[in-house]
Amino acid sequence: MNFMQALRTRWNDADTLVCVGLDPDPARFPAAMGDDPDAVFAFCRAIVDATADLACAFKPQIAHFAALRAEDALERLIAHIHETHPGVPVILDAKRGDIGSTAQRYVVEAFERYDADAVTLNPYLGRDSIQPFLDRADKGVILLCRTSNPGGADFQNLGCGGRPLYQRVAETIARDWNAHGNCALVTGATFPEELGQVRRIVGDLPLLVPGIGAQGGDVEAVLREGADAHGAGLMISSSRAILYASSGEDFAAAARTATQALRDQINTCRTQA
Ligand SMILES: O=c1ccn([C@@H]2O[C@H](COP(=O)(O)O)[C@@H](O)[C@H]2O)c(=O)[nH]1
Repeated sequence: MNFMQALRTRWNDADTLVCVGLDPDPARFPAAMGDDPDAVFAFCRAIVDATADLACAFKPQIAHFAALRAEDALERLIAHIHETHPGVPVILDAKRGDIGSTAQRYVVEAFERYDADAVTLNPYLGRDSIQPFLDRADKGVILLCRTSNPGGADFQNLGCGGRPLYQRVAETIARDWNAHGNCALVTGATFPEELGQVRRIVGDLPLLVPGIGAQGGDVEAVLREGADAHGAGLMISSSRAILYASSGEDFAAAARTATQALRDQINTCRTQA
């Protein structure tokens, strides 16, 4: 099953649009894990095992592992997800983008080294920087469009041929880059009006939506503006609000409760839409 098929299966069969973000920060781990030399893996595995049935995808952020010299933990974590929770796709949040020869190596990094099902990419270097990823019809190619951070508007909202640049990005990717049907876009929950603009441009293209939880995005506005014609089409991502729902030894149970609450809130909004 390719990434898009796996994602749609999770949306339909597990009835969830929640993407669980994996951004390990040892300073926020429970004190009891302090002595564990493999704490990054142990913490993330516990979160994964507690939330897998509630997730449409997992999204490990590569910098949170690399900064800790924990790339090996990330490899083992993704292998654990595939083995223990088959069918839940893994999005490697790496935001890569470079000239073609280097892009080829990033393809190997994402899909061979880490065995991810999809990867986030920065489209700013243009089509040739993304082509090696687009050629992998089995994998998801998730491109930054309108990011969730306050400074996202600095360039993304600049006028470009009479429209904001992020709308040009959405239009070009949906129209010209998606020949294999493997593209999706990153559009932040913190700017719901722009999210709605993107949805109107791209039809049913899937959207990865960070910014719920710690960044304060509004779930109801995300569903109103971002849902596709089938009331789905979204990977609504939350990391810190799930991972650090408790700083105690009950962290995994608390993460499950937070994920379930988010899924239920989303599904309530879907039925009201
Ligand atoms: O526009 C973007 C693109 C990516 N992210 C990433 O998502 C998570 C958000 O974490 P929270 O704790 O849920 O705020 C993080 O890994 C970012 O690198 C984003 O926030 N915005």
